[in-house]
Amino acid sequence: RILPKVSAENLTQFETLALASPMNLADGHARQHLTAAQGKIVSELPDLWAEAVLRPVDEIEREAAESFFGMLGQHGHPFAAGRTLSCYSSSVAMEILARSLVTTTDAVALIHPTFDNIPDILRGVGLRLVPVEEDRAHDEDLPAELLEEVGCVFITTPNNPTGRVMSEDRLRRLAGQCAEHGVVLALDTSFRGFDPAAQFDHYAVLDASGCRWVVIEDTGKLWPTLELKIGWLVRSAEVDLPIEKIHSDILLGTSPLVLLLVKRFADDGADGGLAELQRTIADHRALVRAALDGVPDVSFVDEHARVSVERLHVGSRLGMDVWSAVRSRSLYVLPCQKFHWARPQEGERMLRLALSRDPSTLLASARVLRSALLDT
Ligand SMILES: N=C(N)NC[C@@H](O)CC(=O)C(=O)O
Repeated sequence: RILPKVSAENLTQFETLALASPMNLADGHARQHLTAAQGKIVSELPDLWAEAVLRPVDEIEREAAESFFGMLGQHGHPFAAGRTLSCYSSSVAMEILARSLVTTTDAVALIHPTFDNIPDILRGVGLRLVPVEEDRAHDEDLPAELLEEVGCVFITTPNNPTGRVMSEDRLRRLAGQCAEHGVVLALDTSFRGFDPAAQFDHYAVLDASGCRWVVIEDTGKLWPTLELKIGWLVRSAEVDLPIEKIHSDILLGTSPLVLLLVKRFADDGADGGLAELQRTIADHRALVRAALDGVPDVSFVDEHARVSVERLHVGSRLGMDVWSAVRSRSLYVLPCQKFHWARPQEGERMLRLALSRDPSTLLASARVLRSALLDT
């Protein structure tokens, strides 16, 4: 098939190209089939609607937060203190954080690589970015001169696309450094539900350090709820950022129906659904790896990843050549250059595959990918 030349400026525009395809392994959104328990919740939507009409929205919002954070092992959270705000998506939360940060600093130290809408949103409000290599962020203290130069350290954990999780001890040490320098520590934990290693009480560690902190949580990556989701914007008591004011500039509140849906899916998650999802993603990861077994000059970069995406190194091939070859057969994957937002060439021989898809799509997609890799 002869297709028009692609001019995607960011990863999300690559993902948009894939939306109409039956073999869309591009975006990290949940597109697998509903489980039986989730299907039952969906069949009760008219009752959820009636409940959402009847009950006070702040009550529903609190219950949704309790259920979602409880499912993640985040039993302490500052909803009652008014420091847990719900947003239409985690990217809306990100925009609010960015607008808040630029009132107090002109530079942010940001993990590299990571999903490009994070640097794009931060740069979009005029912030200067200093890349912090993922290995550096995980393995050693940040240099004091860096912490003197920026007003915020921003870490995605588990990281996207690598799946690397910041451990409790490492988070404690980093938060201690941020406290020492009066620097905001911001976390994007959107992929947290997939990895038990990311389900310790982050807020307790952050509070104990005394640092100023903000965390962005996302319900949208876990469940196939047709983009009905909540981004949570959580902050420390003395964060000294106009988050509440800017949140109110952007929205009055999120839908009580969506909050009820999140509460019900999270209750099912806590009742075995999250463990089931983790097993499903592990099965999907094994399925894709097995389907590409024996293909020369490829490797799976992140051996221990538990998140719902998988990075494939395509050896001496260029990722975009493979991307075009499979696209001509209606399969979409995600080229990795733009995750490397400071040095794109580092990602030019890697592709990211989405795993939150039903097994038949994954199998058909892996076969097309295998055949294209054998031809290139
Ligand atoms: N606001 C944006 N650009 N949303 C896309 C983002 O959710 C996709 C993503 O995070 C992933 O594919 O890993």
